[in-house]
Amino acid sequence: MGDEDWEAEIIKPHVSSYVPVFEKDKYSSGSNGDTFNRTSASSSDAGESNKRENTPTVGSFGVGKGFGNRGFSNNKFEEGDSSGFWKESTNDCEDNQTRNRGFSKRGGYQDGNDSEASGPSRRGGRGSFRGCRGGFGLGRPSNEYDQDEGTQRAGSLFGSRRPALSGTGNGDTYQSRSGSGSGRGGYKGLNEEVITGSGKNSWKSEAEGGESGDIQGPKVTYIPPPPPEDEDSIFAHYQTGINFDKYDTILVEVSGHDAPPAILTFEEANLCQTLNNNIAKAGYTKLTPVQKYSIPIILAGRDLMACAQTGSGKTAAFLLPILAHMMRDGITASRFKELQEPECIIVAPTRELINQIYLEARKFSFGTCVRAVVIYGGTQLGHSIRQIVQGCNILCATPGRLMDIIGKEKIGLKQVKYLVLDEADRMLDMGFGPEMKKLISCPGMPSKEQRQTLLFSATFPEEIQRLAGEFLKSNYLFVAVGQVGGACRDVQQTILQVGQYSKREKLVEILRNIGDERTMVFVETKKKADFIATFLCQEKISTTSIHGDREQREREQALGDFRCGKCPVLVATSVAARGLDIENVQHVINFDLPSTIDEYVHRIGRTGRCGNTGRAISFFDPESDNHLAQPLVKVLSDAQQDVPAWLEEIAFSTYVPGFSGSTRGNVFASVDTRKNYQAKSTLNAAGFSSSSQAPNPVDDESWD
Ligand SMILES: Nc1ncnc2c1ncn2[C@@H]1O[C@H](COP(=O)(O)OP(=O)(O)OP(=O)(O)O)[C@@H](O)[C@H]1O
Repeated sequence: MGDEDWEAEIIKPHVSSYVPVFEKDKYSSGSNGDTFNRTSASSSDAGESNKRENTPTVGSFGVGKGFGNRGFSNNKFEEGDSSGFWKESTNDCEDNQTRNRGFSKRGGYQDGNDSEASGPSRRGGRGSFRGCRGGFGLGRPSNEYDQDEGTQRAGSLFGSRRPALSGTGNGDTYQSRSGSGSGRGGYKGLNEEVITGSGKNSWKSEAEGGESGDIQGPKVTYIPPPPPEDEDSIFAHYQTGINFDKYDTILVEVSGHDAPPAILTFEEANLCQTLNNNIAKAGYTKLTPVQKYSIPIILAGRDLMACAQTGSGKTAAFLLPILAHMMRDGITASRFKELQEPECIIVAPTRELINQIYLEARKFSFGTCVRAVVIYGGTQLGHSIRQIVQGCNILCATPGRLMDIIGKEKIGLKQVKYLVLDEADRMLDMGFGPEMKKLISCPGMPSKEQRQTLLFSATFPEEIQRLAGEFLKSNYLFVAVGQVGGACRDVQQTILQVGQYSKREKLVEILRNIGDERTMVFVETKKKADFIATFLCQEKISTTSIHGDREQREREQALGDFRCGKCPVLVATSVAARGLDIENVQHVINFDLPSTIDEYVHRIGRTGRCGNTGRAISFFDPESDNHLAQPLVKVLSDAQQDVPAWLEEIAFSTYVPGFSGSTRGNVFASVDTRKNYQAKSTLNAAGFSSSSQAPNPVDDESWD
């Protein structure tokens, strides 16, 4: 069944009067049976505008006949439908969401009381559709701190696909504020943050165009609650698993010239006492392979591209040496400076991931003078700026928000010594690559010769490795722990052949067997995420969902409910595929397989982390997934998993000579793409050489 069919299914019987568990807590029945009044999920330090958003009486939700909180109101749906909602929805792939989701399909509440929101409702109304921009309210924010992402204002200027849509029926208005940002149209970044497609050319004008352009949309006012300050919470961690020591047996390949030797213990890293204390408090006693190799390389001031399996400690591998250097060299930015000039910028593709990295940075910098700050889309821009002006040495950011802040000249780049791209293959691909290029060519940004650039991921397709040359010094080192792009061996992978029409039944059967164990269920589209989450709730399986059409507040709530076990099932799109480190996720179910094998590897890597074991079950639909058969066979066999005979048959029958195994890049790339040209050594993670030097390399120049 294709997307079309899903849509048909969604429209018909399941759009009932059902309120999913994941929203029950947040909305209480309103004055008429058809509406829900929004209750506040306020943060303690909410500013003026946030208070407005938290006003408990705003908005009517189409829940009576609706679908979750998303405005899948029966009657509205049909009305919206004729306006092209469903046509829009056929492209409703998470990868295409970014900030273009202006008129999201969420059950927008009527925000008539909101004086600031330029009159009409600030949320996508019922029957509204996603992706529209333009036609926003034009009221200017009272001050720049209140402004939000430029993405919300530039809509109709830049690549707007549709004019503003006024929803029909019920007097609802459909001008959306779409929390996490709409507007800055054109080029859609994958998963999360934005790529502007503006016709403007310079980095600055684009950012400004987004921020301060004449056409303004409603503001995002969400201020995330501050993280807990007590030491126990800061250092809370989960235990390493029974397979943690097995990491030592994984082969590690280091390529490039003059790589410093690996270290075997934290002591060998010679970190300062405060860092060592923090490492101990975090429960780290032993280095993981990627840490053994990356820490000395970064301490030696070298650029690095590091590839290691999911859940194997890449975050600490870059944070610890950067912090060590910052402690050694001293820092310049302080809260007393007017212009904050961070020494380190870390970017990651999703909001939840960058927040997680920030929390790690805060943990390891605890008790030091280094201050980490996080900024990401879907939150009030003024809040981001206020965080920065209080002092910012390590800036953790999603690309869109980062470019907005740079465009507004709220940070200076001159002091940047470390630039880290986590999930680097994702950050350099078509979605974020252009934004990253803009970042490195921003005025003031030190050239690659003057900064240290660090790229980390569990997957590195060859073509992305080649693109990375632009970011890295030519003598960068490449560390590959195990097979590049390989799946974590601690995840037991099962592939089941399940046709579209049987998937739901199978899912329920599996979840009933699993019981209360934490499970992430991945689907391909945002719409389907809502649909499956609602369906599971109807089946009395406590479920929440995360995807790019949910407001940031909702996304964080969903993740929180999943983390604490309140909702043991999280239905997610690929927005949650990378990097998220959630304790006790024992199962990943690919209800839909992703379109690329790399995405598969990241998704299943949400379980089986840090030496713990996990299980991944994937529904393979021969109608739509045959292109993945070959790379799946490869990934399964590399990870020493059983390969079903039927899958091998499909792989064989779809065999294309010279096929590289992936729709985007070579899944079989096992090494540094430069490898034929340079010295390399292969060692196991304990640091012992298992092969000798390769022939002399050709000139470094040829790598670029
Ligand atoms: N040396 C260590 N000892 C104990 N725990 C560790 C160590 N290094 C990392 N961890 C923990 O392992 C978990 C996974 O680490 P991290 O999130 O950095 O993995 P990752 O390699 O970045 O994964 P992904 O590819 O999914 O992003 C985290 O909870 C982290 O605190």
